Amino acid sequence: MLTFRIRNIGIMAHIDAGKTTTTERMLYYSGYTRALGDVDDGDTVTDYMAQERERGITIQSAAVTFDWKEYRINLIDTPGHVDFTLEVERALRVLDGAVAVFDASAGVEAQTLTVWRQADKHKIPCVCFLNKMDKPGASLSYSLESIKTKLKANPVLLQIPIGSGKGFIGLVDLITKQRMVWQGKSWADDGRLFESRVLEPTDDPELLEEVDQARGGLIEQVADLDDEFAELLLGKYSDNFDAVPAGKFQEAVRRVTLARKGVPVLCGSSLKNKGVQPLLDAITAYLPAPNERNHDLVERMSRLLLPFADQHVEIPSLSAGNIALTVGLKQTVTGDTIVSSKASAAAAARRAQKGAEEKRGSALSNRESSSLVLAGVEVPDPVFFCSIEPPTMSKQADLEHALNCLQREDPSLKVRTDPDSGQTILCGMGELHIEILHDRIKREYNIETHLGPLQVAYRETILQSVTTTETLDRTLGEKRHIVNAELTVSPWSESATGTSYYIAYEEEVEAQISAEVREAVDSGVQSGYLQGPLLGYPVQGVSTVIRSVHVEPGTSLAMVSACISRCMLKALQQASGQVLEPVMALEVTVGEEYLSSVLGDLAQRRGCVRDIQSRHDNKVLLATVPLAEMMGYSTVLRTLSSGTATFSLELASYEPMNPQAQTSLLNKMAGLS
Ligand SMILES: Nc1nc2c(ncn2[C@@H]2O[C@H](COP(=O)(O)OP(=O)(O)OP(=O)(O)O)[C@@H](O)[C@H]2O)c(=O)[nH]1
Repeated sequence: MLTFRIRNIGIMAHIDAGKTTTTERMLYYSGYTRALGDVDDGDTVTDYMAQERERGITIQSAAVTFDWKEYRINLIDTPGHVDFTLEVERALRVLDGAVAVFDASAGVEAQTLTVWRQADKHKIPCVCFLNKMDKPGASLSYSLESIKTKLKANPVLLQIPIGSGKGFIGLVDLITKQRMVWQGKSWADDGRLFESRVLEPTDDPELLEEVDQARGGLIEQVADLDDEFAELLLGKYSDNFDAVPAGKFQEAVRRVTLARKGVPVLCGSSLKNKGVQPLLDAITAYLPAPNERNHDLVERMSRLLLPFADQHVEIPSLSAGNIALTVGLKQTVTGDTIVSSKASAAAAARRAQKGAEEKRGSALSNRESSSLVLAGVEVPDPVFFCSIEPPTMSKQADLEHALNCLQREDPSLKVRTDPDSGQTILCGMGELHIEILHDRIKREYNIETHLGPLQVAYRETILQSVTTTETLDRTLGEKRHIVNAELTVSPWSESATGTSYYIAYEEEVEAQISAEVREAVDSGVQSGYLQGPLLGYPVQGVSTVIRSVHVEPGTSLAMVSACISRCMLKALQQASGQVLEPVMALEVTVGEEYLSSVLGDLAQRRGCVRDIQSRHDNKVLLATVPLAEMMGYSTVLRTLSSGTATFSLELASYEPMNPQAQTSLLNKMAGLS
């Protein structure tokens, strides 16, 4: 397969926008599947993990490969649930382009914003698909507006729908003026065959007028964004813009898309089998081939497999720009980049560095240049944790093995041992994340585990400056270790630096101590930050100034660290501790009739309503709520709204708890209430 005929494409969306349904239709029309999968029946190809089938959601990014016309499309389905943003990030970094699927009756929803930002970060050209055009509330203009205002993107509308709501039957392509109509007369009609012909003067005059206007607008918009197209119009076609050849028009839209000056917008209804084939055409026409993006690393592996959801086909070789799987890697974890040799990696880094320096006009630092080749995956901090226990101690080793394997696959899962109880602790992104891990340990590793209660990952900070001293004088065997230290801890505004804490030395101390002692002091301060004085949660928003350090000859560096961390603990204990709690941004979409009960419930959860917007018949409630109050929210919301409301939750910030809530938390933790 020639590289320029390959498309490595991600498909991303808000939960329930219809990503899986759209992917299934693509597979069907390309001839890879012989029956239409249905998410509601739990038999789709991409949602292959058992839990996904049961819960009707997408967790792991499944890759599927299929051919469309003369193109090979490698498609990665990314999950929409907010607990799994790491999966999305992992998928996005190997992609050359993406399709964002929207529910045309809802426009841009919260989770799409997060994924869109990630795509932006990786500079991935996108195409938007306004799905669910068959819904009565579907609105093209509303969706376009929300792409502009919420995503801050420039929508380039390439089609207009024929009919609306239940009467939606097809599309007119504004570039070619092709009129495509899917009859969809019966349930058995799979949409494979549809009528496609150029618009004629005898067609509905209203439609003709609408197409003329929209096409004129599109020509002007593209000319504004692409100089080459503007020159073409002003030269050869200045008398009649409308006569510009479709091929030239398409090339211009492609340049605009690749330069990310605009996003092509298409519409359809995957469920009703309308508009998916033109979407596939748009993927091949407007999104980049691998050689047009910057991933030109060559791979050689012992066993290569072509993914087709949960089935894999072994292949002998792979050319650059394709996506495949390899098995048996022992050291590699998610987020690593594998290259054929160190030399090629170095050459790629040099090329990337040179390019970046030319662009910037100055040299890059070592740190900047080492991060150039492939952007790493950003792992968000886990907000929930709980203990996990095997059924019997004899299974502990098996459980550790299972957790090791799961962690390599999913860096957003963190596992640690509680220093006091010796228990194994799972830290994850959300209730559902932890529940699914629990399930996978049972199904894939055959271990029935017991989970402790789910707990919120709090943080701690201080409200006052305190200076303390500490002396460590200990004899171990023949050796006497003596350290004296003085330091000051103070509240620190982290927003200025982007780091959560700060260490400084007084000038005299800096001049006096050796590099090794300094390292030992730093590590003592850092270990002091790991466990706050109130509840033992990590400390943030604190600066430490080292005022003096005296180390007697013969004292080991470990003793220096120990003395400093004891001094830190003492200082933090005296500095008026404050618990910080994770506060989430919540978006609830709910029918007006249920709004008051949802609001009433939120008030009891210490929620703070920021805005209530109208979206067709629904209200969209934007609020911030402490994570601790959100346990089991999905069940409660379902009950309050008779199953009609949807919500999304994203970490907004860590905020100080009010004194009353903090006291009751401290009492609860101490077992007093
Ligand atoms: N009316 C209408 N419903 C649709 C359309 N496409 C999908 N749906 C329905 O919307 C729901 C969600 O579809 P999915 O394809 O599972 O959505 P998804 O975005 O993959 O969801 P996650 O996997 O959970 O992220 C299902 O009940 C579909 O039947 C459409 O074009 N029109």
